[in-house]
Amino acid sequence: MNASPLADSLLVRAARRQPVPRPPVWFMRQAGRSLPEYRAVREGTTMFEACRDPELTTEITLQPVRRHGVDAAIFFSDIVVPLAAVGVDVDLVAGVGPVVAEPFRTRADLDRLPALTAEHVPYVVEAVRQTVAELGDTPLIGFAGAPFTLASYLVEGGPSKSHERTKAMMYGDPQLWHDLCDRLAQIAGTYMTVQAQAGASAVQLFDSWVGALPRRVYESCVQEHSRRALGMVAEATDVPRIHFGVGTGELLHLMGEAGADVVGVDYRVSLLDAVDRLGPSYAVQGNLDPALLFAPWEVLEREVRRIVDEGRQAPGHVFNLGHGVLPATDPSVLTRVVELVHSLGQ
Ligand SMILES: Cc1c2[nH]c(c1CCC(=O)O)Cc1[nH]c(c(CCC(=O)O)c1C)Cc1[nH]c(c(CCC(=O)O)c1C)Cc1[nH]c(c(C)c1CCC(=O)O)C2
Repeated sequence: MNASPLADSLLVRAARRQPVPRPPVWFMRQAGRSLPEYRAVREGTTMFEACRDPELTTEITLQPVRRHGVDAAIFFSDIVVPLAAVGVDVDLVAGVGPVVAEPFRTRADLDRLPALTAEHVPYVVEAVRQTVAELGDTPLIGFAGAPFTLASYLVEGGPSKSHERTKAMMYGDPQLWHDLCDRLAQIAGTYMTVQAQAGASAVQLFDSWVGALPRRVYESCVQEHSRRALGMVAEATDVPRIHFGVGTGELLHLMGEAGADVVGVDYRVSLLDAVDRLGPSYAVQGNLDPALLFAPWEVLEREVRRIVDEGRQAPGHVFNLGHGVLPATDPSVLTRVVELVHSLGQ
């Protein structure tokens, strides 16, 4: 069991529901197209080239920490990096997202999904080590895509709003669905564990699209697989686990039960309602609407203060957006939000 590094950081303390003078703040997608320095270093490099280059990965991960002074870094990678590492033919198309050359539809397709080991991702181990060394006192969050969200990309072949082929497999061939998710759980669990063992202080499991499912189906088709992925991290390390999805108001408690310390809340549900649904055993993360970063400062300031106030009613609160930073966001507004949260100590 690896002890959690930076156990006294605000992030780890808030995640463990220990008292903190103010909430830690970081932003999903804080490293990315909203930053001119990101666009500059990415010029002429594909997303996968950047993800497989430890120097570049380290630089991109550090950029938002330097610029905004956020209380945590998130490792620069993508949820499909471990799928590509085991041999899946997947591309990251700018402005679109992951595109899978041959979508997964039959049992024979499982042969294209071998188990992930640390040897598949040496550049991740190297980049996490370098990043952690350069971050000093700022914790690094490792992450993976959850089985449902990864399965959706594999089965649909790309981004989908309706997830029709994914649901067709889930309802029509449950055994194949469970076998696919079992492999994806191993991949997600290993990917997070590798990052934690290389020095990440926390991990986040992104089940971005699972809000497309009713509670009953989450329970019977998804929860056990996310539980396995999070359980692999818990067995190997004691880093806190964050579990996030979009449109998951109905699923929050089940996502906590799947093995989270912190449940991510999107902007559709108030933190007070989230705490009601979750009870005392979980910290919450969120939940400023990323679109509000385009609103006048007075409006934004009021919302940030409201969220920090609501977070004080939670057993633990990590300030974040309700989903990722939009590419057109003015980065100086993000810096100002960080300064405001930092000024709101008790
Ligand atoms: C669903 C999902 C994906 N990837 C991810 C998720 C879960 C988070 C969420 O719900 O938003 C996770 C992800 N992807 C990326 C990060 C890195 C770090 C960070 O959050 O700052 C993280 C945490 C980098 C990236 N991943 C991607 C980019 C953009 C590609 C580029 O800059 O060339 C980045 C910075 C590509 C990608 N990959 C994916 C999408 C939807 C896209 C965007 C497509 C686009 O609009 O161009 C799949």
